[in-house]
Amino acid sequence: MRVRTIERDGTRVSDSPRTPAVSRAERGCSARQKLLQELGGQHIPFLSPTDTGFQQLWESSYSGLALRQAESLPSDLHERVRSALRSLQRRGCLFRDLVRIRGRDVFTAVSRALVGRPGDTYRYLGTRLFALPWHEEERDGGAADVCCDRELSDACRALWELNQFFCQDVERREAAGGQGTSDDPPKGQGGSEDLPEGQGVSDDPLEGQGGSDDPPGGQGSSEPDALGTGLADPRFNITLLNYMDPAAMKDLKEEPYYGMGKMAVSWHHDENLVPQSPVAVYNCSSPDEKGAGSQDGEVDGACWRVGLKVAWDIHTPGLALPLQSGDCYYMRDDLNRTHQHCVLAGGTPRFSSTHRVAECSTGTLDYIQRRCREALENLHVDPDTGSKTLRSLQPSALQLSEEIHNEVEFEWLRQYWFQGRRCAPFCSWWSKPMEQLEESWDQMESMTQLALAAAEDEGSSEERRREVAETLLAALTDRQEQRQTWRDRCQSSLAQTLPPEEAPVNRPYWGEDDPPRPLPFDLTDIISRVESLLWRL
Ligand SMILES: O=C(O)CCC(=O)C(=O)O
Ligand SMILES: [Fe+2]
Repeated sequence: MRVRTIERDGTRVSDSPRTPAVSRAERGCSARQKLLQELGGQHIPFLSPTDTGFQQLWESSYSGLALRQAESLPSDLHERVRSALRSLQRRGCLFRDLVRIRGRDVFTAVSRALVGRPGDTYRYLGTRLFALPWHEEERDGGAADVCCDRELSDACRALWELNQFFCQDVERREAAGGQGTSDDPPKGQGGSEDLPEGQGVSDDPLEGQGGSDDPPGGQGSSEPDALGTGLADPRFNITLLNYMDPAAMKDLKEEPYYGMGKMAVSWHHDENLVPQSPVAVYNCSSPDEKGAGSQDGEVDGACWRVGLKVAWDIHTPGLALPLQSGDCYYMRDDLNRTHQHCVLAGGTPRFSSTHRVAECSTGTLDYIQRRCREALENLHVDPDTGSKTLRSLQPSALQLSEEIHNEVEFEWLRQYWFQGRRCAPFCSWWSKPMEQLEESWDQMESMTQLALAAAEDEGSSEERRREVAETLLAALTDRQEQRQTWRDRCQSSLAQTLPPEEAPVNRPYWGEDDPPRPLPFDLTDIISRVESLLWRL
């Protein structure tokens, strides 16, 4: 498997709707230009709650958006979540990610941490984040197998409780009404809520996630606060935390299409979610506040807002929804697919906890461990001599193990080490599994070497040698390219700006002076050997 460069929806426009509208058109780009041309440098209207028609717009064009006001969440939950966010921030658990957007490396404007079901990962903008595990069980005294200290395990547990709250809320709404479609009335949640609709132009993730996915499974109405009773199937498996202090960020981009103001997160669709699954967001702009959330936070500056627009549409007005500290909002139904959202910076530092149903079919530790076992089934190690042989030279068997080899190397090991040792100071959960994956990968290096020997074995039939060589050539070419890409990412000028603990590590890496390994790191010569073999056979 190769690294997917999924900046799907590569619909990034430019920062200013004016100039780019023309120049992009000249370059003959996509449908987006047409929209921008139509726009001709004008801003598209957008509505805020004080504008006439706001509610109608919400209901007609943004009905997948639902707001749950701070007062409708239990105040002790607010308190625990705020305290968790403060702890994670104080302990340095949030980082700006060095992501990849359209082939360019960029730091996210917000600092992030992923917390979730143990072993889950979340991939966005070419980056796989590895979850700090949330702890469902209350920690007893001196539990031994812990990966982090008490303060952090309590923090992660508070986020799990918030997650449970959201799971149950979504479940309750679904039961109450909607079958996941968007026709629920905008009411919806218990406390207070409102919803919107609107839309915008097309656009882009300048820094947000670029993919397109979908949102919520719909929910219907619901009652206010209660946590509901039924045990909700924990649909949200991860939360991506965001933090930004606007005072520390000089060059936030202006929202280009509507003139909504400075953006902390540019227009994007959330990537890599289960289709139609909901997203639930907890907004916290005053983590130091006591009591249930409220107006404060906003006194010394503008309010934080979430902006929404309809994808590929310049006729429907956009929507800007102000958020008080403690307010939550949901993106349900198809909203994430049909619309884009952005985050408009307010005047105070702000956290958000964004709960998602990540598409994890190839993104859990269990999954990749299973894949490694599958690949290694084709390796036989003589128990007496330790000598290694391949059980089968069938192209399908070789192809499988070579693919898994690439998958574990590029989707797991290099992704992990690219993020440096940044989480090591406070969480050891991934250390051992990563060592084990590296051991499996190491065995796969031997398997590739054995396959190469089979291709070059003059005692074998030409047909067999050709098949083996062809299979190898494809996998090795891919491997060589991806190693190059990762090496470049590790050496980029932005990567050099990181402190040593956070700096990308190009691992696995070995050079000529290191102890001998089955194959060299640089596969150029091996690839030439296989190519010339194919010429001859
Ligand atoms: O912070 C928010 O309200 C939303 C952030 C967001 O869109 C994201 O992290 O994908
Ligand atoms: Fe988002």
